[in-house]
Amino acid sequence: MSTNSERVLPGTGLGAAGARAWPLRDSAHTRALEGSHPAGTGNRSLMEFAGLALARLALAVVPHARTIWVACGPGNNGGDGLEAAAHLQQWGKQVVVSLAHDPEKSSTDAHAAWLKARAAGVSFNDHPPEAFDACLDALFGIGALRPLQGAYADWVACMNAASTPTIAVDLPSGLDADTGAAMPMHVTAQHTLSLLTLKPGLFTGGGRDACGDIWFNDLGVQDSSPPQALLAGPVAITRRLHASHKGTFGDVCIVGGAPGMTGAALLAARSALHGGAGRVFVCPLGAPELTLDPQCPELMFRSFDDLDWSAMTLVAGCGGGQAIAESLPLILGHAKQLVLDADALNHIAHSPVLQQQLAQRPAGHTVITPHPLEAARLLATTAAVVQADRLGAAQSLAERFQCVVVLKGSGTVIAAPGDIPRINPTGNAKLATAGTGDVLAGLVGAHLAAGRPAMQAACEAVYRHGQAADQWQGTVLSASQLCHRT
Ligand SMILES: NC(=O)C1=CN([C@@H]2O[C@H](COP(=O)(O)OP(=O)(O)OC[C@H]3O[C@@H](n4cnc5c(N)ncnc54)[C@H](O)[C@@H]3O)[C@@H](O)[C@H]2O)[C@@H](O)CC1
Ligand SMILES: Nc1ncnc2c1ncn2[C@@H]1O[C@H](COP(=O)(O)OP(=O)(O)O)[C@@H](O)[C@H]1O
Ligand SMILES: [K+]
Repeated sequence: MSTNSERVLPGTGLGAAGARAWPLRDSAHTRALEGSHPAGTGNRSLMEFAGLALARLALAVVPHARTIWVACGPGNNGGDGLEAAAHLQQWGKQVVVSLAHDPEKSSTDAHAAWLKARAAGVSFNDHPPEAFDACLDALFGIGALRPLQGAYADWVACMNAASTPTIAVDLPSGLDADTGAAMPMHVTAQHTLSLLTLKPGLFTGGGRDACGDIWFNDLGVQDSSPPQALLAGPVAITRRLHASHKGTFGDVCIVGGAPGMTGAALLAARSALHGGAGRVFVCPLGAPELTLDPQCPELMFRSFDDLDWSAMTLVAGCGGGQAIAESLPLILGHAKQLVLDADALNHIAHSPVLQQQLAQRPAGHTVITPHPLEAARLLATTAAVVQADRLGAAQSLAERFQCVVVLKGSGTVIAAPGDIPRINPTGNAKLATAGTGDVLAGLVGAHLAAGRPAMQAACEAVYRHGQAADQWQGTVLSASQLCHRT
């Protein structure tokens, strides 16, 4: 087996992000994989490998911990914790295990792990130790079924209140492995070791906050089957050929900026320019008198009716207000390549005719960039429902509207009809400020204009946008500065 666990993503969201396109597999697939490798590799069970990997990670990340509390649940997640407990005790740690179930009723592997922990001299206690230097959360993994109550809830509260680090076994207890939805009572860990497979829920929704640093150990099981999702990998640097000109990198036209919202259109336009577009035009719907952006004089201002945008990449909706509504039938019908954001999406959500037009656009030329509430309006549901299954919501939108979907938020999901959805690993809450979505829309436009296929354009733009936030110096980020850093 690969004895070393690999760090996939730092919990802070700052610094280097996932260096490759990791395959992500849901709990149904993980269970099937477990079933096909019941004995692990060699003579050891998967649980034995898992326990060893956990104990080694604990030693690596909390080397000076003396007392380690291992909170074990009734299933195999608890069994992994017991295996780890036995190793850590044998390596000289003082290990205290808490159980709230009858170990005689455990699975064969978990029962064997309990016997090993007892033989190793681990202490058992119904309550957490008074003081501990680290904790293993081995309560629930992919089998968590219902909200945590009683002793389990008390133990989670104790872990979360402690100033010492928690290492979550497989996933933080109370987090949904497939969706990243967190139960009201869930563990907030400093490290999470995902076992056998990397689960998508670790990377989106509540996952990033619950997991801390994300580590992976495949327990020696190779899996080449198609994943349910992929972590988006870094953007390859593309060399600009000497023999190129501004036409090579495409024209972007921003249509938006209703009265009082002109800034949104300017942010998208500046972002498209700094994102590499050859030429950028702005059609400010609410400010026809605007002819210059003094801070970005490269931008060209036109009236939407006078501009021949048929061969351009259109970015529509940024600050569009009501004004964008009347242009949408034309835009949906004739734009060669199109990014739809904000109010363009809100109008489409209210119009079955526009929805049909969107779904009938030629394949591979359209990207929509909803935040969860805009996605909810398009799906005629609530933002809470979208957030409860971000991968599912993004895929539904992609299938329904036959376009690439960028569902924004922590762990942005990028989906396309018939394709494996991607989860973006870059970005952090510094982006939670007005205008950063406009910057993203402009950047997607620049990548489309450069000739990238829509899915690639969306993935690259989202990655770069988040990476700029991860590399941001200082605590406060502003959208106008972000335009220059992507
Ligand atoms: N068996 C194996 O070969 C392997 C197992 N692994 C571990 O096993 C885990 C999955 O094991 P299980 O399928 O046993 O699932 P879990 O250990 O996550 O939990 C399932 C058990 O908890 C109970 N339960 C669920 N929610 C509860 C709640 N709110 N309150 C009280 N009890 C509750 C269920 O009735 C069931 O008994 C993985 O997450 C992973 O940690 C992995 O290490 C890979 C290998
Ligand atoms: N907590 C967060 N973590 C990661 N990314 C975030 C977070 N909050 C916002 N973002 C990103 O910032 C951008 C905000 O877009 P949006 O909500 O449309 O804002 P606006 O309309 O004000 O520009 C999106 O790219 C989103 O993914
Ligand atoms: K756990």
